[in-house]
Amino acid sequence: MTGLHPSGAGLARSEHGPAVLVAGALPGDRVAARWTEPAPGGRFGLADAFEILEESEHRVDPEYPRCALAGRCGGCPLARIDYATELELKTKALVADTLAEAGFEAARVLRPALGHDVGKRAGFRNKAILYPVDLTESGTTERRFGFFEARSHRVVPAEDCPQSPDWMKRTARALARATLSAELELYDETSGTGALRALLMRDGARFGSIEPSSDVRGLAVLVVNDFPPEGSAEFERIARTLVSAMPEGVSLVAHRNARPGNALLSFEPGASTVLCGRGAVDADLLGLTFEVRPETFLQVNSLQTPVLYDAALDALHLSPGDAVLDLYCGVGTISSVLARAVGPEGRVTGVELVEASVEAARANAKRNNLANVRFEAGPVETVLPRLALERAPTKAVLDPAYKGLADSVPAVLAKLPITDLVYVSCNPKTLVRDVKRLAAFGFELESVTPVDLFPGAFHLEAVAVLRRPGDAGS
Ligand SMILES: C[S@@+](CC[C@H](N)C(=O)[O-])C[C@H]1O[C@@H](n2cnc3c(N)ncnc32)[C@H](O)[C@@H]1O
Repeated sequence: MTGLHPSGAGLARSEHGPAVLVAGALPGDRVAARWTEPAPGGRFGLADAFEILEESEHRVDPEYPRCALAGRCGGCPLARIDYATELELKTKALVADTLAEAGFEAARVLRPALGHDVGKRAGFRNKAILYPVDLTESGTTERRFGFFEARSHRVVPAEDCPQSPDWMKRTARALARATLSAELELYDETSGTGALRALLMRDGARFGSIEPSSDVRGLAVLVVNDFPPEGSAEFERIARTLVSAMPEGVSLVAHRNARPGNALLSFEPGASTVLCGRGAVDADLLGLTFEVRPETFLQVNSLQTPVLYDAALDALHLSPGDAVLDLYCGVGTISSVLARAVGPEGRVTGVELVEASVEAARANAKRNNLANVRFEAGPVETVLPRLALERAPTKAVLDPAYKGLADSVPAVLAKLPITDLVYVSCNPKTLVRDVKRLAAFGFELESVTPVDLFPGAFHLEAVAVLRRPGDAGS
């Protein structure tokens, strides 16, 4: 095997014939495989059976797998490979090659990847999305929650995912039983009938630590296709059954999403009904507290998020009194850390699309006693050109979603007197595309640092630092 495909399958390339994907094989394995030619228009041949002739030196000891579910659920396709190799492969394939293809000098700008400390990954996730499945044997049905198998919608029971905190494991098992006895039928994505679609859980994380705590702060969200109206006898019956199953400290919300497709939440006002608790949890991050609601964004890796934010903020060389933009600001985490760093004389402006996140960001700033930060709701591409800024920003953080910046954003940024720009991205492809667009306006790429927020998966976060001479904005 010469490489790894993003799905986690081993990739065999040869000079003669097509590349072949061998699910379960790793780079460095020598295998004998039975495979079929690529489908018409396809790039890869597919192996349906293989035998390992010589094991890769990068295989982890099968007695001590990085995850007991490795190879079954599709969550961590790289869990059978040692972590140093995983980091190296991801950095090359996702960041170095992408930079080089776009004409950047990867060897000059690429910094070493910031990964997890080896052996300190279990329990790092503060968010999990699980799907229900009914397993029926001899007429008895057992409901379970789990993840999709790679490249399918078949659910593999996985309540005990070692990446999640302990309360999530207990909650998933309890809700599997309770939803079955409350007679919530499983949603059928083909016919659009049935009720129960998914279980989303968010931990009120203490970022930077994954030590188990007796003070559970959990939020469980049952995503349902339909749910009886509040106040009806049916609502009361179901709510009673579900709430009585909840572990101590876990709030429960029913979230209606009747739209077909893979989008988990509906984002419609009134979609969420709190069945018990606050319907939100608090997360502690770098000495500040943030409220997390079902639909608000927060980085999912409790250990690595402070590493990511430190890398981004250090590069800005902040001084008291600076005026800073935080675009795509979510619930205002980066904005708040910036506001603390620039002091009462400084000014921070956050812009975010999701109204609920902006409300949370304002409440979070108030709670953290930060009076020098304000938030604007709406798409960056329309809000930024008409922002009435009290003081022109000279520094900016961009942290867009997977699709990156809208076409018009680099030109608008260029009109501001910004000299230091940090672009945080979960998609190196759109990052590199946008860095190229920004370069056309005089922003020069200084460095790119990969940060691993997704151990076990073929993803990397990256922090790009761009600089521009002080007199370039107009
Ligand atoms: C990767 S998250 C970053 C959030 C935040 N910086 C953090 O670290 O928690 C991207 C955010 O961009 C928001 N978003 C997506 N498209 C947007 C747009 N066109 N304009 C403004 N915000 C947008 C999403 O709602 C999400 O909160």
